[in-house]
Formats: sequence, C-alpha cells, structure tokens
Amino acid sequence: MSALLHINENRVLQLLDWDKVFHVIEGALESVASNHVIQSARSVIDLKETNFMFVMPGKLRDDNGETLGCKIACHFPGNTTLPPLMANILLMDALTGELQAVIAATGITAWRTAAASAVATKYLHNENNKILAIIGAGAQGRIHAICLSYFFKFKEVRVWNRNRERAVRLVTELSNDSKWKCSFKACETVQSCLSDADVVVTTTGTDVSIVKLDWLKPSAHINAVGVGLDCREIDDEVYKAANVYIDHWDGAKEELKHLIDIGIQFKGQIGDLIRGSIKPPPKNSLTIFQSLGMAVEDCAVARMIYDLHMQNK
Ligand SMILES: NC(=O)C1=CN([C@@H]2O[C@H](COP(=O)(O)OP(=O)(O)OC[C@H]3O[C@@H](n4cnc5c(N)ncnc54)[C@H](O)[C@@H]3O)[C@@H](O)[C@H]2O)C=CC1
Ligand SMILES: O=C(O)C1=NCCCC1
Repeated sequence: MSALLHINENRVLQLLDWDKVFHVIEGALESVASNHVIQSARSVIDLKETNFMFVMPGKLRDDNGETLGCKIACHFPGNTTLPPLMANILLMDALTGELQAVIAATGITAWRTAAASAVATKYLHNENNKILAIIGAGAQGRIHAICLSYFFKFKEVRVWNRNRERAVRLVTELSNDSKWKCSFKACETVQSCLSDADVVVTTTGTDVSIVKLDWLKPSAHINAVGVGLDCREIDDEVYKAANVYIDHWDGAKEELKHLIDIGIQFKGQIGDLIRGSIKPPPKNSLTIFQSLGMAVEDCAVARMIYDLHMQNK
C-alpha cells in the first residue's frame, strides 16, 4: 500500500490562484443547480464551550470527471495562536472510495468562500462597483477584501471591526501591498462603513443585527457570509427588502429556518442564475447572496489542488 499523501497548508497556499479557484467554484455552483452533485446540509456537533465540529461530505460531477471528498472543520473561537477555524479535506477515488489524499483546508475554506461571493457578485451586481464595505476583519473579512479587490477593481475598500485595532491592522497590511490601486480605510462605525457602499460583505456571525436597512444604498449587493443558527448580523428588514439568493436549497432548509419563518422567499440558487434557469433581479435592486458554504465547493478546490500538486511535484 502506498504512503498516504498529505498536502499541507503551505503547499496549498502556493497552489491557490484566484482565476482558477473562481472557475472551479463557478462550476461547482452551477453543478448544484444542474443536479450533478450529491451533498446534504452539513452535520454539526456542538463540542460545548463554544466549540463546534462540522462534517461536510460531497460528490461532484463536472468536466474533470467525478470527485468525492469530505471536509472536517473545527471552530474553536478561543484559539489565540492557531486560527479559530481549521479544516482538512479527505479526497477519495470516486470509483473505488479509496483515500487518495488528506489536504489542509483552512486556506481552501477561506478562498472558496470568497470566490463564491465573487461569483455571486458577478451575477447579481457586476457594475458600478466603486465602494466595498467589509464588516468583520477576521479570516473571511481579510480574504474577501483581497478576492473582491482582485476581481472588481474598487476605488475604496472600507473595513469595520468591533475591535478597531484589527480593522486598522488589515487596512495597513492591504495598503502596504503595491499591487492594489484602491484606497483602504478603517471605519469607526458600521453605519459609516456602509454609507454609499456598492458591495457589502458581512463576516461576523454575530447574533445581534448590526446591518440596518436605512444605512444601505438601495442598490447595494450584500454577500452574507456569517453562518450559524444564531447568526443575525443582517437585520430582518434588510432581508424583507432584498432579493435573496442562496448557494444550495438543502443547506438553506436546514440552516436558514429563521429567515423562512419570517417569510423570506429565496429567489433561487446562484447556480440557477449561472445556468440561466431563473431571471436575474431587476437592475439597481437590493440583493443578498446568503452564503452557507458547500461540501462540493471544497471537493472542487481540493481536486484542483491535488491535480496541480501531482503535475508540479
Ligand atoms: N459562508 C461560508 O461558506 C462560510 C462562513 N463562515 C462563517 O464566517 C464567519 C466568520 O468566519 P471567520 O472569518 O473564519 O472568523 P474569525 O473569527 O476569523 O472572524 C470573525 C470576525 O467577526 C468579529 N465578531 C465576532 N463576533 C462579533 C460580534 N458579536 N459583533 C461584532 N463582530 C464580531 C470578530 O471580531 C472577527 O473579526 C463565521 O460566522 C463563520 O461561521 C466561515 C467559513 C465559510
Ligand atoms: O462552509 C464551511 O466550511 C463552514 N461554514 C460555516 C462554519 C464552518 C465551516
């Protein structure tokens, strides 16, 4: 039996590339709408003391054949030296079920989530992208600022965090990188961060609503990334006023009951928009991509990393 292949976090980060990740995530979102995937809502185990484990198995069929994988993610918010969210993906041979590789997936989780938001932004709001507002400067906030700046060439990127020092740290990091042509700004309040923003990303997962309808531009697009049964970072009134899209129905039925309970009717999956099987929202309307994250996004990027690793050994 051959030794088990482990692709570590450093190697994964060397191989990740925004154009490639965008392409496979756009394909994965479309495959969901075309019923070329097998996945369910993730299973979540409450480990107590605010720690959780998430198990996300899936199978994807696309131009590259079939991919079978399972991500295991641990959320330990008390971590100080290690990231609060860490993950690994088991990649299996889709024909035999044999384990092919264990792939570090902390970076993959961040990149594929930001890429899904970029795909959603392309289909829901690919115009007039002048100001980007990032609410929450953790791992997702940081990677969304990078990914959306890469694809949409904003003039200004604003960051708000409850602890302002963290927003300032992120803004300093991004401002010091000469590849960005936009200005970065740390905001004192959520309201000032959102004011006139064309695209918004929420990444706090907080159970208190911090994004209010009156503070948003009526034509804004929001990528709502915070996840959790108690997550209420966006006020109900915003959902009621917006055209809301999701990544997958199975996850939405399980994890978005609080929105279904207040009468929110999701317009469809991003993959339906990609396929053209539903109409896009009216121009200049308020839109939300309610992202939950999907196993098949992880499968698609893990397979991409595996192939690149094998080609460049
Ligand atoms: N949609 C998706 O596919 C994914 C969603 N997530 C979710 O995204 C969210 C962020 O994840 P990470 O960036 O990895 O976490 P993180 O811990 O690195 O960052 C969270 C940020 O939110 C802020 N925050 C936390 N509680 C807050 C509160 N009560 N009020 C205001 N700000 C608060 C923190 O200061 C921090 O800056 C989580 O809800 C996580 O579950 C994570 C991975 C994928
Ligand atoms: O999609 C994911 O991966 C996750 N989403 C929410 C929290 C943990 C992991």
